Amino acid sequence: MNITKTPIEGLLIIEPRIFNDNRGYFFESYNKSTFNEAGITDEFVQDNQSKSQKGTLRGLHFQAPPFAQGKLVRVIQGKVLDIAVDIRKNSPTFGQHYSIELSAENQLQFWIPAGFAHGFITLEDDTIFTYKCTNFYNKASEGGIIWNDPDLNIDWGKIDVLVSDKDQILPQLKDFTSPF
Ligand SMILES: Cc1cn([C@H]2C[C@H](O)[C@@H](COP(=O)(O)OP(=O)(O)O[C@H]3O[C@H](C)C(=O)[C@H](O)[C@H]3O)O2)c(=O)[nH]c1=O
Repeated sequence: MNITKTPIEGLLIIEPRIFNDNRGYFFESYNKSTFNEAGITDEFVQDNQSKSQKGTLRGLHFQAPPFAQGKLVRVIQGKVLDIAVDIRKNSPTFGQHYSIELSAENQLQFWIPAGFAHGFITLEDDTIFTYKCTNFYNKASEGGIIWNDPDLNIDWGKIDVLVSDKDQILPQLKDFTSPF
């Protein structure tokens, strides 16, 4: 397993060790020991999975403390552009984002600790997105940032987006106080 840091402190890219043979491939998608050694020591308590058609944009979401979630995300079918926005008030990269392409082909995983708003846009039909969370779902603590917040200046690509009604009315970052 190869772990790479990003320009935003805390965000990590995980490249699993893949064993290919004439049957196909095998890799460990999570191993508490190797992830702990890499500095990802949080306990995971819930796994999520969603399937979306091309152009679906989910996010940008977070849960406020004490239900803040770290997320270990990956794509098992299709491809997404994944985005994490730093909303830690005292962070030197507050309001900045990191984007990464995750796909069933590149098998990359992306570690997003608590303190980030997270979202993705699917780049292929029938994309299956799966992720481990360090805290349970708590609807009352959900928050978010509107996907096209001009201050974030996120390049989601040149495809038509499908966004839920709930996500279309999320606030801009400047219009709320981050709980982190
Ligand atoms: C997140 C979640 C949702 N739900 C229920 C609530 C709704 O009735 C239904 C769909 O939820 P939602 O529209 O919030 O799903 P997404 O838009 O994919 O939300 C996720 O999108 C971005 C990318 C994230 O990072 C978060 O994990 C999460 O907010 O599933 C649950 O029962 N448990 C859960 O953990």
